[in-house]
Amino acid sequence: MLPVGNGWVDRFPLLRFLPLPEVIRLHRYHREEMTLLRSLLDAVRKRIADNDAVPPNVVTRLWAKQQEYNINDDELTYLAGSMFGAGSDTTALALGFVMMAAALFPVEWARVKAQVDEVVGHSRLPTFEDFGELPLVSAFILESYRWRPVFRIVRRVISNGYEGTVTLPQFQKLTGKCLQNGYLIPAGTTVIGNTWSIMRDPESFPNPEQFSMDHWLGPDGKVCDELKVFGFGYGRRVCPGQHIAERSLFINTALMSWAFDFLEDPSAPIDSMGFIGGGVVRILPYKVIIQARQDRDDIERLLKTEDVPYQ
Ligand code: HEM
Repeated sequence: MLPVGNGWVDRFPLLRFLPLPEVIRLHRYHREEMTLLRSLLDAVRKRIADNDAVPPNVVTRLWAKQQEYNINDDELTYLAGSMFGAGSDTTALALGFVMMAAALFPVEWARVKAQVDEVVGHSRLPTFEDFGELPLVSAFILESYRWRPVFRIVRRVISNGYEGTVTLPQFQKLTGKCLQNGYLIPAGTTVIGNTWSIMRDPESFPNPEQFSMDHWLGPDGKVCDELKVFGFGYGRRVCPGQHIAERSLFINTALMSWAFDFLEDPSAPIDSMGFIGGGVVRILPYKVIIQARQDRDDIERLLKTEDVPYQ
């Protein structure tokens, strides 16, 4: 554990509970990020001081609640910044897989386009209001998450609540803890939640290697909410940005299906397994041909004139 008085730890009191090497790693990793975040926060402060209209957002809310939450300026900066850090790569990556799937599974993409054309038509853009009427957009996104999950979950067990050697029933009696499927996971163990495998469980997703929106659709054609999406994690550290991500994915996919076709270039076949792992997967560059489905001038005119949040 760290001695009290370390400058960095003073600014982030919670770091006292982490082992020293971990703190040093975090410190190095986040030093540049923090400098950038602080300058961004200063820019927002300046705009507020200059009486610029700053719409309510996560930073203004955190400022309003800073005393109540008992967080210092650096913690506030980090909290606000982590939303951007955790939210941008992941959402961009998920959209990257949606586009890839659109090119590789044109029959499924055609179903999405047909529904968007029927519900939205060509004289306006899709909006959030269309959500309930466009289950195929949601199903396509969910199937893309399932087909190529963007995250794997890694956990390290810090303590199992008992230091000695005990049998499983003794442990349960001593700690009253309910163990995962009867497994006692020793302290220090790294556990990897295999989202890839969970999303290919044939009991939940028959024919799991096939990309099919029907994995998510009930008999009434609506998205079936019995099935869980594990792409956002589980347990106490589950993604707090899930609802923003879902909305963002929805509106972007609806717009893309309204506006574009994505075609695989026969001279540059897509390698759909072309990614490398980490916590968040990195997708390798791939090529798609994007063809406009609407008149370009109409798209520009609608984007300029419609009262939509994506201008
Ligand atoms: C498609 C988009 C996204 C995916 C697939 C995704 C996935 C995940 C996953 C799997 C975790 C859990 C990691 C773990 O258990 O260790 C996570 C954590 C997190 N996500 Fe997301 N996320 C997405 C978008 C977003 C957005 C838009 C935001 C913020 C606006 C966000 C903020 C966060 C934060 C702050 C954490 C850390 C939570 C914690 O450690 O307690 N994410 N995300």
